[in-house]
Amino acid sequence: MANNLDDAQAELDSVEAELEMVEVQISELLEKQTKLNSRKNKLLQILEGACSSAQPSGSSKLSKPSFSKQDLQHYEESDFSWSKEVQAKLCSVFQLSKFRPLQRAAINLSMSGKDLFLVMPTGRGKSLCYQLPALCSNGFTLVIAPLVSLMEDQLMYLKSVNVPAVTLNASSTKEDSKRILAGMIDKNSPFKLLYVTPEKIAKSKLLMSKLEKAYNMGLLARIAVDEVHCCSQWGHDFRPDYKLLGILKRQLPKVPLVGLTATATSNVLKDCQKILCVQEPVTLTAPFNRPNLYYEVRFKDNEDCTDQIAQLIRERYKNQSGIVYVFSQKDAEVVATDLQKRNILAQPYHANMEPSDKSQVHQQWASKKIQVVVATVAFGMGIDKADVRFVIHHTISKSIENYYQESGRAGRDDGSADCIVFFGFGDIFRISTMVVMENTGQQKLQNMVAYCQNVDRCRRAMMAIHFDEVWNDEECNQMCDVCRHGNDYITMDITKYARDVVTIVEAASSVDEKLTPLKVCDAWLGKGPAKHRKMIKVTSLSRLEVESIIIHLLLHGYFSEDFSFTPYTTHFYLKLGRKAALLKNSNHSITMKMRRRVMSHTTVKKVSESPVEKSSAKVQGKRPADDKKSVAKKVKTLP
Ligand SMILES: Nc1ncnc2c1ncn2[C@@H]1O[C@H](COP(=O)(O)OP(=O)(O)OP(=O)(O)O)[C@@H](O)[C@H]1O
Repeated sequence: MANNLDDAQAELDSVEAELEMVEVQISELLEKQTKLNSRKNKLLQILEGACSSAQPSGSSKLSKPSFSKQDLQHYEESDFSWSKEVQAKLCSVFQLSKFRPLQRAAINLSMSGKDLFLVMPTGRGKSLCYQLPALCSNGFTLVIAPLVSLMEDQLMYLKSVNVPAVTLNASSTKEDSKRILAGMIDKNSPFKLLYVTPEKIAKSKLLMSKLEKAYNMGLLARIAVDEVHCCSQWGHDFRPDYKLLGILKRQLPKVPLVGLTATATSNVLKDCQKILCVQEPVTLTAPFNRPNLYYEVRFKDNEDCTDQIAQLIRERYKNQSGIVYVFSQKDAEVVATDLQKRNILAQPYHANMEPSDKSQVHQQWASKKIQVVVATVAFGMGIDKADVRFVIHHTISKSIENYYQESGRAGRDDGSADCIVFFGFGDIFRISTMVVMENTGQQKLQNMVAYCQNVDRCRRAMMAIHFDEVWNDEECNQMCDVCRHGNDYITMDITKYARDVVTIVEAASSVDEKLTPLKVCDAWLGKGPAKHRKMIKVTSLSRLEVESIIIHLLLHGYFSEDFSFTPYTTHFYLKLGRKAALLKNSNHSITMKMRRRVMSHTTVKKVSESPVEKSSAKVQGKRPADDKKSVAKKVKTLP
C-alpha cells in the first residue's frame, strides 16, 4: 500500500512537472504568436503600401482585395463631376474649410455608388460623409440610427445649417408620417435626409413599400447605417432590430449603402457585411489614434475617489467642461450630489430620468451653465460637444471598446484633453456580475482590467490590439501615463504570496465556504471574521498590493470566477483557477510588474528593475526616475 502511494506521488510529481513545462511552452508560443502577428501586420502594411495618415484596412479581408493605396489615393485626390459642388457645400452649408482624413475618399466612394464601411474614431466627422453626399444627390438619403435622441440632435443641427431633414419614429404624429411618406415619392424631394430607427424598418410595411417605390423612381439616393456595429452580436452594443436590416439590400439592391462606426474589429465588420447582405464593400479605417487625448489610470485607494475627482475638476479643469462616467444610476445621483457639495456645478444623467430632464441637463452642459455631467453610459451616442476637456471614469468601463468610445467624447475640437480612469478592486466584480450573461462579457472585462493593471505597455498599444492595428509606441508622444512615467514599475517575485492567498481560498473551499474577492483580501490582511483568520498567514502587504496580486492571479488563471445566482442578484466568488495546481510545484514561480506608487516599503522580493530603468540608469549614470520625471515635466505638468 505504502509503495503504491509512493509511486502515485512520484507519478503525480512528474505529471505536474511536465504540465508546468507545457505551460511554459504555451506561454512562450503565445508570446511568439503575438510577435509574429505584429510582424505579419507590419509586412502586410508595407506590401499594401499603406499611407501614413490612413489605410484602407480590412479591405483585403472583407471585400475586394484589390482596393489598394492607389485606389484610396484616387478617391482622395481625383476630380469627379461632383467635386466642385461637394467642396462648395462643405464651406457654404457646413461652414467647414477642409476635410479631415478619409472624409473626401468616403464621400467620393459613396457618390460613385460603392458600398462602404467607414470606421472612424468617435468625433472625427462620420456624419458629414453621408450628409454632404445627400445634399449633392437627387432624392433623399435614408439614415438608420439607433436612438431617437441621436436623431433629434442631428435634426437640430441640420436645421441650424438649413438642410431639410425629417424623422419617422414611434412618436411621429399621423399627419407627420403621412406628409413624410408622401415626400419620399415626391420628385421635388422636400427633404434630403430621412432618419428612421431600425425598428421602423422592421415593423412598418408601409415604409418599406414607399422605399421600394422611391427606389424605382430613382429617388432613394443612398442608405446610411449609423453605428453599424450594432448589427453584430460580437460588437459592443448589439441591438436585435439591426439584425433585420438585411431586408434593405435584398429589396433595394442597387442603392449604395454606407455603414458607419467608431469601433469595430474586422470580425465584427465581417458579421455586419453578412447581416446587411452587402456583397463587396470597401472598408475605410481611419487610424484609431486620437493624438490629442492623454490616457491615464489611477488606483482607487479607497472605494470613494470623489475627493480626488473634485480636486482635479477644481484645479486642473477649472471652468472647463467634462464628463464623469459612473457605474449605476444611483452612483450618478450620489456622485453628482457629492460634487455639488464641493461647489462644483454638476448634474446627474441616466436612463431612468424623464426625457425633459435629460435634455435640460444636456442643454445646460452644452451651454456651459453646468460644468460636469455625472453620467451612466446612457449619456453617449449623439453627444457632440467639441470642447470637452476631460472624461473621468469613476468606475472602469466594461470593455476597452466601450472605454475608447466613452473617453473619445473628449477633445473633439482637436484641443488637448484628458481621459482618466479610476481603477477600483470592488468595481471589477460589480461589472463582472453585470455582464455575466453577455457572450464575451468576461473576456472583454478582463481585457479592460488588464488595460488598467498594465504598468509597462503604452495604453494606446493595448487599445490598438482591439482595433487590429499595429502600433508603434513612439507615436504616443508621452500622451499616456505609462509612456510618460515609463520606469515607474518593478518586476516582483510574488510566488510566495500567491501560495498564501491560494491557500486561503483552498481552505475555505475545503469547508464548503465561498469567498468573495473582498473577503479574501480582508482575510489575508487579517481583517474580517475570526474563522478566516485562523486558517491563513496574515500578510504585511498593503491593501493595494494585495488587490493587485489577486487581480494578477485572476487574469493569469490561478483564480477564476465562481458565480452564484439568486432570484435577485448574482454573487462573484473566487475559486481556484486552472493554473493553481502549478503552485504545488516548488520550482514554479510567478512574477508580476507592479507600480512603485502601489508598493509599500515592506514589499515582496524584487526580481529585476524595469528595462527602461536599467538601460537609462546605465547610460545616464543617475537615478532614472528623476531623469524621466524631468522629461515628463517638459511635456506636461500634472498635479
Ligand atoms: N472636416 C471637418 N473639419 C472640422 N470639423 C469637422 C469636420 N468634419 C466634422 N467636423 C466636426 O466634428 C464633430 C463631430 O462630427 P460627427 O458628429 O460627425 O462625429 P462622429 O464621427 O459621427 O462621432 P460619433 O462616433 O460620436 O457619432 C462635429 O462637430 C462636426 O461639425
